[in-house]
Amino acid sequence: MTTYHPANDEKHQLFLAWSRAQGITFNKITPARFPNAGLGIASTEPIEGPRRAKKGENKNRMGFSEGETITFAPKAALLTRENLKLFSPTLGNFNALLKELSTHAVFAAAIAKELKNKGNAWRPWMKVWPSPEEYQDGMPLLWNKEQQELLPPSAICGESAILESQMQKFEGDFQKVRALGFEFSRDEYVYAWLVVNTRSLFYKLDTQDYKELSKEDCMALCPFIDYFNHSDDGCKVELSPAGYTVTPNVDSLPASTQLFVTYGCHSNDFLLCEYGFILPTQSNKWDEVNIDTFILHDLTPDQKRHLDAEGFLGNYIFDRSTFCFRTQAAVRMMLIKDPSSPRNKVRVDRWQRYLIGQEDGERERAAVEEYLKGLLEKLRTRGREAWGQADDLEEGSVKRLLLMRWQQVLAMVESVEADMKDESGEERVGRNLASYIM
Ligand SMILES: C[S@@+](CCC(N)C(=O)[O-])C[C@H]1O[C@@H](n2cnc3c(N)ncnc32)[C@H](O)[C@@H]1O
Repeated sequence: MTTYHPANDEKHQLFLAWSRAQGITFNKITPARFPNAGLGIASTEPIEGPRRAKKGENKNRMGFSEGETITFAPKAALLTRENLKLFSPTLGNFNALLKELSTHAVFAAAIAKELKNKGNAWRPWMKVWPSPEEYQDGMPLLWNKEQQELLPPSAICGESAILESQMQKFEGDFQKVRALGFEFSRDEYVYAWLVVNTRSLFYKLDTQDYKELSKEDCMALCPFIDYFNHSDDGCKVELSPAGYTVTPNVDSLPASTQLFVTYGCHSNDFLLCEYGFILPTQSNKWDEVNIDTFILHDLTPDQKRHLDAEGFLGNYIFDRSTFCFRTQAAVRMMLIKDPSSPRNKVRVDRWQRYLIGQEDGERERAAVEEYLKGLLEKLRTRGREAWGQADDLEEGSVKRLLLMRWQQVLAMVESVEADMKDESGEERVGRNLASYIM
């Protein structure tokens, strides 16, 4: 059982009534407030999930009944590319806007405009969205430079870092929207842009228009279903030609628990930058630490070319127990000082055989481990420094999020390091890095 308080204040009551009027159905659940997780959805009664179907019952190909429908939201209630005209009738030339801007940018423009329109038909929905102040506390995009610089490297180091890419995307959208004559202030537009960022679902119809769109442009905002918080293993959300349906992903959901959906397989750094929260490490099976910034820095252009040619350039990570295979590939390439030199052909061939599993890589193992231990040490030093600086910040959620995230990263450094030791507790010995590189 989870402690929660039903969110039954006026704006939520009005929104529930509005939802019913739009044909949105919700059964045995209520919007509720949870300690440390804000607003979400709680079950008020047990809910039956999929089970082996009895004779005569509707069943799927596996012979299972679907389970109870927790929520259904019809297409007409969604903010989609098709419904844009209904949502914001005076936005402008819809075809041109949808052609020139990303879906994210157009939805944000429509929302920024309609937030000022007291007669908007979707107003009861907009009223239950978080306030700008709530975004300020949680979303790193809105933090000041000093606070942003205390985020882990995967959020801020390099062009592909999560926050860096998000900032570029926002700036690009904002500039384009302004160039098209919209006179939103940065504050107005960033709020609407974050609403889209944190509340959209993947949405793709089986139409030619959608076939031509990039995956990033296939999105919709869905009233009521956007009340569900994220977990790495949540209820099932399915899109049909009629709309979105949420059903249980397990045999049964007990009463008085928080129900979740899954926003994707995301690390905590990603969740923090894109959604403004993190999960406890043990509750996020997708948590990992990206170490591109360290590894890319240590590779020569020639080594990078070799890695790129094999599809192994970038996206190096470790999780609670180990480094990924891509990291192994990169560090093993690092050991070949001049891979294009004919005298290193044998070593490059051996490296390629390692990539396809024809070499066990034992010969280089100790040198690789030495490098990786050095890398963990660098991350630990950065983590302790950032932790100390975050601890000096004013009390509040920025400080809480930064301390919590660094604590998790430092614990992952410890745990992966422990796994690199022999069962006896001794570190493995072998040829060291310096003697290996040639
Ligand atoms: C689609 S809304 C989910 C419902 C909701 N909390 C709301 O604001 O209406 C997404 C936002 O909810 C919050 N959130 C989602 N999952 C969470 C979780 N497991 N723990 C804490 N906050 C969460 C984050 O602020 C995120 O940006």
